[in-house]
Amino acid sequence: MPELVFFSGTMDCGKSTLALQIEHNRSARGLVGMIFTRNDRAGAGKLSSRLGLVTDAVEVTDGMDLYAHLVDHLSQGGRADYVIADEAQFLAPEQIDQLARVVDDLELDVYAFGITTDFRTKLFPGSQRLVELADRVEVLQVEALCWCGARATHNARTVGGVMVVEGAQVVVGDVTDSAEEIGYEVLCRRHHRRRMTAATARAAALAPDVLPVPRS
Ligand SMILES: Nc1ncnc2c1ncn2[C@@H]1O[C@H](COP(=O)(O)OP(=O)(O)O)[C@@H](O)[C@H]1O
Ligand SMILES: Cc1cn([C@H]2C[C@H](O)[C@@H](COP(=O)(O)O)O2)c(=O)[nH]c1=O
Repeated sequence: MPELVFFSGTMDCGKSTLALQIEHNRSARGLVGMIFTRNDRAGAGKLSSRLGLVTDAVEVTDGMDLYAHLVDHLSQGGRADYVIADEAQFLAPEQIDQLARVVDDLELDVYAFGITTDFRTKLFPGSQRLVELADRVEVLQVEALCWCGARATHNARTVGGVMVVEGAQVVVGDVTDSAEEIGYEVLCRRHHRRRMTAATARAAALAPDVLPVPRS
């Protein structure tokens, strides 16, 4: 039975890498995938992983009907044996419904990849719909780690190096972005709640009141 599978995790846990591996393994056996993405850091129409791999993809836009796109493609003689949707958190709920219809009516497997929650710990609408509709939700096995060593479960946004909890839900960026601009850091829940990033923790450890008292 074809399935709608949602592979979810924090930023930087290997979702796009897994998407590219699934694509590689299937295309090595002669299968052809339809690859959707939206707002990949590598630019429009690209699906990229931090390991350096990248492939072409169809850039999803506002109002695009993903089911109709596949039906058009197939009716024009194109081939699609399965579907990959990366950065699925950026898809509209209706587009997730269209992906579910692709599974049920076109009988194709759909593999969706995305972060579940935003920097405020709130569900992205697309991810919420995936949790509601997916046949399976898979949490990635490679753990992204908080600076304290615990499993990272949440995404923090920093502006000028300071963690923020207000702002636009969508701002494309990376965990390696510099302290001057908008960046992201993955944290465990405890440190997300305490707004404690790696930089804040370092600064606290160096604060004078925790330094050894000098002997005079
Ligand atoms: N230099 C590196 N060497 C080995 N693994 C790396 C390196 N850089 C990144 N990675 C791996 O790639 C993962 C990020 O992969 P990516 O697919 O871009 O993540 P996601 O799509 O979930 O944001 C990291 O968690 C790490 O496991
Ligand atoms: C937490 C959070 C993230 N984003 C953006 C930042 C990145 O461009 C993507 C996630 O990509 P990744 O491959 O999973 O690292 O999402 C955002 O727009 N809003 C957020 O709250």
